[in-house]
Amino acid sequence: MTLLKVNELTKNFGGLAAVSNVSMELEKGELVGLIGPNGAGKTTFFNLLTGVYVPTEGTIELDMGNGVETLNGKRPDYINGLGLARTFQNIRLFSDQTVIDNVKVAMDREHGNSLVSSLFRTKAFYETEAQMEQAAYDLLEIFDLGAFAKDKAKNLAYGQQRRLEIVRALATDPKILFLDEPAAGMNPNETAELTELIAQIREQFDLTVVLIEHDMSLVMDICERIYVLEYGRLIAEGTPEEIQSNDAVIRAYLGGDE
Ligand SMILES: Nc1ncnc2c1ncn2[C@@H]1O[C@H](COP(=O)(O)OP(=O)(O)OP(=O)(O)O)[C@@H](O)[C@H]1O
Repeated sequence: MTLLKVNELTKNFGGLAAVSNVSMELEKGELVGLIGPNGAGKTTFFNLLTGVYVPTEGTIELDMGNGVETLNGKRPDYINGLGLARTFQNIRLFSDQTVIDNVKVAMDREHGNSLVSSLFRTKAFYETEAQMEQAAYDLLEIFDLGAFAKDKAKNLAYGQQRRLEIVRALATDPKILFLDEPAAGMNPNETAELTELIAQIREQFDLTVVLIEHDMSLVMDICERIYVLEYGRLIAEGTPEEIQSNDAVIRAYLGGDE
């Protein structure tokens, strides 16, 4: 089942085409990688899909089984309410709040969209504060953060903060999760653990995942399909094996600054 259909998407910033004519189809349950040299347009593409930017041209169509909805021009919180969640390249936590409060705030935002949620989704609502607290704690435990629930977010180690970002995205109960460089700044051990965790949560939460990542071992390890951008254009799409032997991709990386 195709959840998301992106048709010839373009985003211009003045004279610069940050994303140019890019199409993508996302099947339910897939784990897809989005790679490309610095400045290729990967984050801009995420920003278009999640409502941060309005496309200059092209369409984004979502079908969660209730018919097709066009996401162009919709607000980020509305799109989040439809089941699309993301993390950011730069960590965006409430650093002076506790770890568990960071998660509960994300759940609350979901409550703010309860009308949308009840119309489009089957969601377990948290009737009481205690239930919400327990659900937040359970999520933290999956990411080995339960023991730090009452600590301030800023006191977590860097790799833990990145994991907390993913917990916050999951707290909004997404169907599609967009991860923007989840392993950035992690050491090889942390990256290996995260790789396993991403595969695990995909199964556990029945997710479809798209990830931007510069760590090629992570991408090649877990992604079933990979899209490659260069200068805003899609230069290749295929399995990890196909991408590794694709001439245009090899040229882009050898000629680039990676
Ligand atoms: N808001 C903006 N205004 C103007 N130009 C922008 C804006 N956002 C991105 N760009 C430009 O668009 C191009 C694509 O940037 P983008 O951040 O999407 O690339 P990226 O592939 O995510 O790069 P990286 O791997 O370095 O994060 C770059 O040339 C960037 O400078």
